[in-house]
Amino acid sequence: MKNSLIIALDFANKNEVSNFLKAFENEKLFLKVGMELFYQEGPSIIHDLKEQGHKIFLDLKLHDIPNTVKSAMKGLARLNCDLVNVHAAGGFEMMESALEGLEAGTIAGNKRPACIAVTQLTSTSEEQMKKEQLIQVPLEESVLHYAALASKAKLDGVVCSTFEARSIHQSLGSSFLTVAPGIRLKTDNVQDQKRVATPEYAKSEGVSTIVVGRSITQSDQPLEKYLTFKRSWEGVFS
Ligand SMILES: O=c1ccn([C@@H]2O[C@H](COP(=O)(O)O)[C@@H](O)[C@H]2O)c(=O)[nH]1
Repeated sequence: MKNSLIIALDFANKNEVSNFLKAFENEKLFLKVGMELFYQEGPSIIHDLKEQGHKIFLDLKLHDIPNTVKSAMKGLARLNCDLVNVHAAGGFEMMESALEGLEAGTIAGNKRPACIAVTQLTSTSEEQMKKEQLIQVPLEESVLHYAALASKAKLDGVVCSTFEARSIHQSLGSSFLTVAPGIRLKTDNVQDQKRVATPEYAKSEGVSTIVVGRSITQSDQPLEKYLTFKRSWEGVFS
Protein backbone atom coordinates (compact mmCIF):
# COMPACT_ATOMS: atom_id res chain seq x y z
CA MET A 1 0.00 0.00 0.00
CA LYS A 2 2.80 2.45 0.88
CA ASN A 3 4.60 4.24 -1.96
CA SER A 4 1.80 3.57 -4.45
CA LEU A 5 0.56 5.89 -7.17
CA ILE A 6 -3.20 5.45 -7.46
CA ILE A 7 -4.97 6.52 -10.66
CA ALA A 8 -8.45 7.99 -10.07
CA LEU A 9 -10.76 6.49 -12.70
CA ASP A 10 -13.25 9.33 -12.75
CA PHE A 11 -15.11 8.14 -15.82
CA ALA A 12 -18.84 7.90 -16.59
CA ASN A 13 -18.93 4.23 -17.58
CA LYS A 14 -17.09 0.96 -18.32
CA ASN A 15 -16.51 1.81 -21.98
CA GLU A 16 -14.59 4.94 -21.09
CA VAL A 17 -12.54 2.92 -18.59
CA SER A 18 -11.68 0.23 -21.17
CA ASN A 19 -10.66 2.90 -23.70
CA PHE A 20 -8.42 4.53 -21.13
CA LEU A 21 -6.85 1.24 -20.00
CA LYS A 22 -6.00 0.21 -23.59
CA ALA A 23 -2.93 2.43 -23.36
CA PHE A 24 -1.69 0.50 -20.31
CA GLU A 25 -1.72 -3.01 -21.81
CA ASN A 26 0.12 -5.26 -19.36
CA GLU A 27 0.67 -2.71 -16.55
CA LYS A 28 -0.75 -3.81 -13.22
CA LEU A 29 -2.12 -0.62 -11.71
CA PHE A 30 -3.59 0.67 -8.46
CA LEU A 31 -6.92 2.16 -9.53
CA LYS A 32 -9.42 4.29 -7.66
CA VAL A 33 -13.11 3.79 -8.39
CA GLY A 34 -15.18 6.69 -7.09
CA MET A 35 -18.82 7.65 -6.94
CA GLU A 36 -19.16 8.65 -10.60
CA LEU A 37 -18.17 5.23 -11.95
CA PHE A 38 -19.50 3.03 -9.12
CA TYR A 39 -22.96 4.62 -9.15
CA GLN A 40 -23.27 3.80 -12.87
CA GLU A 41 -21.65 0.39 -13.06
CA GLY A 42 -22.00 -1.05 -9.55
CA PRO A 43 -19.95 -3.95 -8.18
CA SER A 44 -19.30 -5.44 -11.65
CA ILE A 45 -16.71 -2.74 -12.39
CA ILE A 46 -14.75 -3.87 -9.34
CA HIS A 47 -14.94 -7.53 -10.40
CA ASP A 48 -13.76 -6.63 -13.93
CA LEU A 49 -10.80 -4.54 -12.77
CA LYS A 50 -9.76 -7.14 -10.20
CA GLU A 51 -9.92 -9.87 -12.85
CA GLN A 52 -7.47 -7.80 -14.89
CA GLY A 53 -5.09 -7.93 -11.92
CA HIS A 54 -5.39 -4.33 -10.72
CA LYS A 55 -5.49 -3.21 -7.08
CA ILE A 56 -8.58 -1.23 -6.12
CA PHE A 57 -9.28 1.76 -3.89
CA LEU A 58 -13.08 2.03 -3.65
CA ASP A 59 -13.53 5.72 -2.82
CA LEU A 60 -17.17 6.04 -1.72
CA LYS A 61 -16.45 8.21 1.38
CA LEU A 62 -19.17 6.72 3.57
CA HIS A 63 -20.76 9.23 5.97
CA ASP A 64 -23.94 8.17 7.77
CA ILE A 65 -25.11 6.89 11.13
CA PRO A 66 -22.91 4.11 12.58
CA ASN A 67 -25.41 1.30 11.97
CA THR A 68 -25.86 2.19 8.29
CA VAL A 69 -22.12 2.52 7.68
CA LYS A 70 -21.47 -0.80 9.43
CA SER A 71 -23.97 -2.63 7.20
CA ALA A 72 -22.75 -0.90 4.05
CA MET A 73 -19.14 -1.80 4.86
CA LYS A 74 -20.13 -5.40 5.50
CA GLY A 75 -21.43 -5.53 1.92
CA LEU A 76 -18.46 -3.67 0.43
CA ALA A 77 -16.02 -6.03 2.18
CA ARG A 78 -17.26 -8.84 -0.08
CA LEU A 79 -15.92 -6.97 -3.12
CA ASN A 80 -12.42 -7.69 -1.79
CA CYS A 81 -11.00 -4.23 -2.57
CA ASP A 82 -7.62 -3.22 -1.20
CA LEU A 83 -8.71 0.10 0.25
CA VAL A 84 -12.03 1.73 1.22
CA ASN A 85 -12.91 4.94 3.05
CA VAL A 86 -15.28 6.97 5.21
CA HIS A 87 -15.55 10.66 6.17
CA ALA A 88 -13.93 11.30 9.57
CA ALA A 89 -16.62 13.95 10.15
CA GLY A 90 -19.02 11.03 10.65
CA GLY A 91 -17.38 10.61 14.06
CA PHE A 92 -15.46 8.13 16.19
CA GLU A 93 -18.36 5.72 16.68
CA MET A 94 -19.10 5.69 12.96
CA MET A 95 -15.45 4.91 12.14
CA GLU A 96 -15.38 2.07 14.69
CA SER A 97 -18.59 0.70 13.15
CA ALA A 98 -17.11 0.91 9.65
CA LEU A 99 -14.25 -1.31 10.76
CA GLU A 100 -16.60 -3.76 12.52
CA GLY A 101 -18.63 -4.04 9.31
CA LEU A 102 -15.52 -4.60 7.21
CA GLU A 103 -14.25 -7.27 9.56
CA ALA A 104 -17.62 -9.01 9.62
CA GLY A 105 -17.95 -8.95 5.83
CA THR A 106 -14.45 -10.02 4.87
CA ILE A 107 -14.61 -13.51 3.38
CA ALA A 108 -12.47 -16.09 5.22
CA GLY A 109 -9.03 -16.30 3.65
CA ASN A 110 -9.21 -12.77 2.22
CA LYS A 111 -7.38 -9.81 3.71
CA ARG A 112 -9.59 -7.12 5.25
CA PRO A 113 -9.49 -4.01 3.02
CA ALA A 114 -7.54 -1.17 4.59
CA CYS A 115 -9.87 1.59 5.76
CA ILE A 116 -8.98 5.27 5.81
CA ALA A 117 -10.85 8.45 6.73
CA VAL A 118 -11.17 11.63 4.70
CA THR A 119 -10.12 14.58 6.89
CA GLN A 120 -10.56 17.88 5.04
CA LEU A 121 -11.04 17.49 1.28
CA THR A 122 -8.11 18.72 -0.79
CA SER A 123 -10.59 20.99 -2.59
CA THR A 124 -11.16 22.86 0.71
CA SER A 125 -9.11 25.93 1.65
CA GLU A 126 -8.64 27.14 5.20
CA GLU A 127 -10.74 30.22 4.46
CA GLN A 128 -13.59 28.11 3.12
CA MET A 129 -13.42 25.68 6.06
CA LYS A 130 -13.71 28.57 8.53
CA LYS A 131 -16.52 30.27 6.64
CA GLU A 132 -18.58 27.26 5.62
CA GLN A 133 -17.89 24.64 8.30
CA LEU A 134 -17.49 27.20 11.14
CA ILE A 135 -14.29 25.43 12.23
CA GLN A 136 -12.13 28.25 13.59
CA VAL A 137 -8.82 26.41 14.19
CA PRO A 138 -6.14 26.33 11.43
CA LEU A 139 -6.89 23.75 8.73
CA GLU A 140 -3.87 21.67 9.71
CA GLU A 141 -5.20 21.37 13.26
CA SER A 142 -8.59 20.20 11.98
CA VAL A 143 -6.89 17.56 9.79
CA LEU A 144 -4.71 16.41 12.69
CA HIS A 145 -7.73 16.20 14.97
CA TYR A 146 -9.60 14.02 12.48
CA ALA A 147 -6.49 11.89 11.92
CA ALA A 148 -6.11 11.32 15.69
CA LEU A 149 -9.78 10.32 15.88
CA ALA A 150 -9.34 7.89 12.97
CA SER A 151 -6.26 6.40 14.62
CA LYS A 152 -8.13 6.02 17.93
CA ALA A 153 -10.87 4.17 16.02
CA LYS A 154 -8.08 1.85 14.72
CA LEU A 155 -8.42 2.91 11.09
CA ASP A 156 -5.38 2.39 8.87
CA GLY A 157 -4.86 6.00 7.88
CA VAL A 158 -6.37 9.10 6.36
CA VAL A 159 -6.91 11.03 3.15
CA CYS A 160 -5.24 14.40 3.58
CA SER A 161 -3.20 16.82 1.51
CA THR A 162 0.58 16.73 1.23
CA PHE A 163 0.79 19.73 3.57
CA GLU A 164 -0.45 17.84 6.63
CA ALA A 165 1.34 14.50 6.07
CA ARG A 166 4.51 15.33 8.01
CA SER A 167 2.65 16.37 11.19
CA ILE A 168 0.35 13.35 10.95
CA HIS A 169 3.30 10.94 10.81
CA GLN A 170 5.07 12.82 13.61
CA SER A 171 2.12 12.37 15.95
CA LEU A 172 0.65 9.05 14.76
CA GLY A 173 3.65 7.15 13.41
CA SER A 174 5.02 6.25 10.00
CA SER A 175 2.84 3.18 9.50
CA PHE A 176 -0.38 5.26 9.70
CA LEU A 177 -1.23 5.83 6.03
CA THR A 178 -1.41 9.30 4.53
CA VAL A 179 -3.10 9.10 1.13
CA ALA A 180 -2.85 12.42 -0.73
CA PRO A 181 -4.88 13.53 -3.74
CA GLY A 182 -4.40 17.06 -5.11
CA ILE A 183 -1.22 16.00 -6.91
CA ARG A 184 -0.09 17.86 -10.03
CA LEU A 185 3.03 18.43 -12.08
CA LYS A 186 4.14 22.08 -11.97
CA THR A 187 2.68 22.76 -15.43
CA ASP A 188 -0.69 21.06 -14.84
CA ASN A 189 -4.01 22.82 -14.33
CA VAL A 190 -5.03 22.54 -10.65
CA GLN A 191 -8.77 22.68 -11.54
CA ASP A 192 -10.96 22.57 -8.40
CA GLN A 193 -8.16 21.44 -6.05
CA LYS A 194 -6.92 23.93 -3.43
CA ARG A 195 -4.15 22.15 -1.50
CA VAL A 196 -1.98 20.98 -4.39
CA ALA A 197 1.56 19.60 -4.48
CA THR A 198 3.95 17.88 -6.90
CA PRO A 199 4.83 14.18 -6.46
CA GLU A 200 8.39 15.14 -5.47
CA TYR A 201 7.14 17.46 -2.74
CA ALA A 202 4.64 14.85 -1.54
CA LYS A 203 7.47 12.36 -1.14
CA SER A 204 9.68 14.86 0.66
CA GLU A 205 6.84 15.47 3.15
CA GLY A 206 6.50 11.72 3.83
CA VAL A 207 3.16 11.10 2.06
CA SER A 208 2.50 7.32 1.97
CA THR A 209 0.57 7.17 -1.31
CA ILE A 210 -0.52 9.68 -3.94
CA VAL A 211 -3.75 9.81 -5.96
CA VAL A 212 -3.71 11.33 -9.45
CA GLY A 213 -6.77 11.71 -11.63
CA ARG A 214 -7.37 14.21 -14.41
CA SER A 215 -3.70 15.02 -15.06
CA ILE A 216 -3.41 11.43 -16.33
CA THR A 217 -6.94 10.49 -17.39
CA GLN A 218 -7.53 13.65 -19.45
CA SER A 219 -4.09 13.62 -21.04
CA ASP A 220 -3.68 12.94 -24.78
CA GLN A 221 -0.89 10.56 -23.82
CA PRO A 222 -2.06 8.92 -20.59
CA LEU A 223 0.65 6.24 -20.40
CA GLU A 224 3.45 8.77 -20.90
CA LYS A 225 1.88 11.11 -18.33
CA TYR A 226 1.49 8.24 -15.85
CA LEU A 227 5.14 7.26 -16.31
CA THR A 228 6.23 10.87 -15.77
CA PHE A 229 4.29 10.97 -12.49
CA LYS A 230 5.65 7.55 -11.52
CA ARG A 231 9.25 8.58 -12.17
CA SER A 232 8.81 11.81 -10.20
CA TRP A 233 7.23 9.90 -7.32
CA GLU A 234 9.48 6.85 -7.30
CA GLY A 235 12.63 8.73 -8.29
CA VAL A 236 12.82 10.01 -4.77
CA PHE A 237 13.28 6.46 -3.42
CA SER A 238 16.55 5.79 -5.24
O1 LIG B 1 -9.75 15.10 -0.30
C1 LIG B 1 -9.95 14.46 -1.34
C2 LIG B 1 -10.51 13.20 -1.36
C3 LIG B 1 -10.66 12.55 -2.55
N1 LIG B 1 -10.29 13.11 -3.71
C4 LIG B 1 -10.45 12.32 -4.96
O2 LIG B 1 -9.16 12.16 -5.59
C5 LIG B 1 -9.26 12.34 -6.98
C6 LIG B 1 -8.39 13.47 -7.41
O3 LIG B 1 -8.57 13.72 -8.78
P1 LIG B 1 -7.79 14.83 -9.59
O4 LIG B 1 -8.41 14.76 -10.94
O5 LIG B 1 -6.34 14.44 -9.58
O6 LIG B 1 -8.01 16.16 -8.94
C7 LIG B 1 -10.73 12.53 -7.30
O7 LIG B 1 -11.26 11.27 -7.68
C8 LIG B 1 -11.36 12.95 -5.99
O8 LIG B 1 -12.68 12.46 -5.85
C9 LIG B 1 -9.74 14.35 -3.71
O9 LIG B 1 -9.39 14.92 -4.77
N2 LIG B 1 -9.56 14.99 -2.52
